[in-house]
Amino acid sequence: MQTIVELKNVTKEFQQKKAVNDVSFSIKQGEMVAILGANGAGKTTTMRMMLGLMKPTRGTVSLFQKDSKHKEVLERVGGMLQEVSVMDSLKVKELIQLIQSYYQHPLELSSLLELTGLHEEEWNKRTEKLSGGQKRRLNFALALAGNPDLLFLDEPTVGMDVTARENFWRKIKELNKQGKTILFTTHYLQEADEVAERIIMINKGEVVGDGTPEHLKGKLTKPRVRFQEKISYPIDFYRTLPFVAEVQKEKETVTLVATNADQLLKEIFDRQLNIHHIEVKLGRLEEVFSQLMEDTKEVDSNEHLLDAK
Ligand SMILES: Nc1ncnc2c1ncn2[C@@H]1O[C@H](COP(=O)(O)OP(=O)(O)OP(=O)(O)O)[C@@H](O)[C@H]1O
Repeated sequence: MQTIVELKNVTKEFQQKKAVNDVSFSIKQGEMVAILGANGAGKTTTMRMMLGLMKPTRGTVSLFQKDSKHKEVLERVGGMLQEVSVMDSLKVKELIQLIQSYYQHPLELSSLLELTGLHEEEWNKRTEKLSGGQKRRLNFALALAGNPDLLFLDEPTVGMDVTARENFWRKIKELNKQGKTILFTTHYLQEADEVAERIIMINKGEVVGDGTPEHLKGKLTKPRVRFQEKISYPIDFYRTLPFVAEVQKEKETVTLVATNADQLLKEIFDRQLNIHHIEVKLGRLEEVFSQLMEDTKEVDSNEHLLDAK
């Protein structure tokens, strides 16, 4: 598959502050990628640079092997940013038609209605009269108006209720299935885990993890072996088993946090423990995230030590 987004050693400095620090990654056509990070991690700045709205201090960004502002690129890209600002004094329909007119192959109005959940009665409203939620839907419609191949969404579900969020992701997944490449920022771990096929984790302007949710969990967390006891064994017995890092026991359900799940299972079978319903699970994404944040904190404090000398 073709690489359509490429960042090479991108840094953005604001006065003394490095908002983005030497970030490199590439994204292939058809990928669904989450950029995950806490508040202030540098997600929006990275996205604005990708969209050509901000110039990197150093490094390069290319979309479809060209500059983000190239006419052919603009035809193929749609963006929905965090701040909801739409042109006043126009009706919703007029504004959408205006944006559609900039593109050679715009998406039909009926498809836009369907995809964004904008209701027909909202078409004739003036944009300044829309509610926050309606403005967001309009912004989504504007991002899709040109029928883009590549869609950037900056924290798209902030402020949405559970149902709106589910509907939104259902539509985005549909678009992704059609072959569109989707890149979104979020600070919701669960959202990244459930929706994205790949997660790029950012902390303090740096990429600290990149891979599928399973890969990140598999590489950076300890697996859990869970089972039901047929007869009760003391908790200390489990603690003495090799490859066990931690034991949790609640009634007959036992969870062993393993340093090596395969070896631990072998051990359990060799000893013929009287248990059933054995499951092996990966650790949780929260663990990966906090571990990666901890790692970066350590680097930080070392830097402070160096500074103090
Ligand atoms: N125009 C600017 N001038 C100065 N500092 C800025 C500017 N834009 C962003 N920053 C700083 O750069 C850092 C990264 O900001 P950015 O908005 O990219 O983070 P974010 O991960 O998108 O956060 P959030 O989830 O809160 O939107 C922050 O410390 C922010 O204060």
